[in-house]
Amino acid sequence: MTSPPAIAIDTLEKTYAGGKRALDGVSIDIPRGQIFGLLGPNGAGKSTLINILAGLVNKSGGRVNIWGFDLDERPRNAKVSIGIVPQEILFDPFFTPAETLELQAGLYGVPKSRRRTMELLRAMRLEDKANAYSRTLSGGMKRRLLVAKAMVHSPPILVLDEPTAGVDIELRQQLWHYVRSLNKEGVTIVLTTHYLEEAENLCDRIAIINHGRVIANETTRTLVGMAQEKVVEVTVDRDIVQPPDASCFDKIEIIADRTLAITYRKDRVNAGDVLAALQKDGLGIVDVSTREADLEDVFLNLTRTADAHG
Ligand SMILES: Nc1ncnc2c1ncn2[C@@H]1O[C@H](COP(=O)(O)OP(=O)(O)OP(=O)(O)O)[C@@H](O)[C@H]1O
Repeated sequence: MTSPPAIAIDTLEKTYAGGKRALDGVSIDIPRGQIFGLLGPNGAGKSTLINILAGLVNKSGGRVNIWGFDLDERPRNAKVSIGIVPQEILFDPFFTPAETLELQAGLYGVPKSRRRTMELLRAMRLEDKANAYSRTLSGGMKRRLLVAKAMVHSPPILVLDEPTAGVDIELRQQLWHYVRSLNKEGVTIVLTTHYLEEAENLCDRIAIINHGRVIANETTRTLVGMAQEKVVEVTVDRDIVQPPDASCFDKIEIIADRTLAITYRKDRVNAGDVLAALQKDGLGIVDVSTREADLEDVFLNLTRTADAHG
């Protein structure tokens, strides 16, 4: 028997007071033990979804079950099963990181003997700042403290809303590393991100939300494999004035005097066909490189298609 999902979201709806329909029947099962990515353009409804999980926004319809607890029937159990790292950085500036974590543990009723303040600060490389005022921390340190704060009650699920927005590359790498290590320890991770590269790197599975609806929910590998376009860059033995034309090309661009970028659909032709077409045109081939389509191509395709269909 497969284990029940970490989070089961069933026909979730949210209409805000002003009439904005932010979620329009979202159903997603988030499997246990995975790193699950929620992607979508600005305003797609990702934060609304996360805020409902966090108990900060009331849903208008549908059901949510977190770690086996129905959000309506067992809200407290549902709440302690999840740790949320919010998008906004908000702390009381007069508390130190250690105090912040102790206070949060107190709010969750974690007994003193089971508190992990120093362990979490160490994991987030904040041990030297344990007793500094929060207001003296850098942006990156504050973000790490938010992650530690979300983990004080050792929830089985950690949700990160845009964890690396506006964060430098080094900190991004550190956060990724920590997220991966938590996941290895068995914590189910849900994250929203604008960075497709981040989702592609980290996530086992990705759901794409657009205008409050799920338009894809696949393993990352399947999703990336859905990209049918491929690009081959070819350097030829003479300057190109007029790009050659062939039925197997979707698009051809001159990107340097002697280099062409040719887009083709890998379900219809292969790189060999493309090269043969160039040679037929009398061009000698000096160098070739191909680029796999990535998640960005798929994402743009799916959101465009969904937009075109209303
Ligand atoms: N409190 C609110 N009252 C009214 N409308 C809201 C409220 N919060 C969000 N919305 C609207 O609901 C829609 C979904 O917003 P949401 O913040 O969930 O999207 P998002 O996918 O998280 O976007 P972003 O990536 O920009 O944070 C948007 O049109 C937004 O303007």
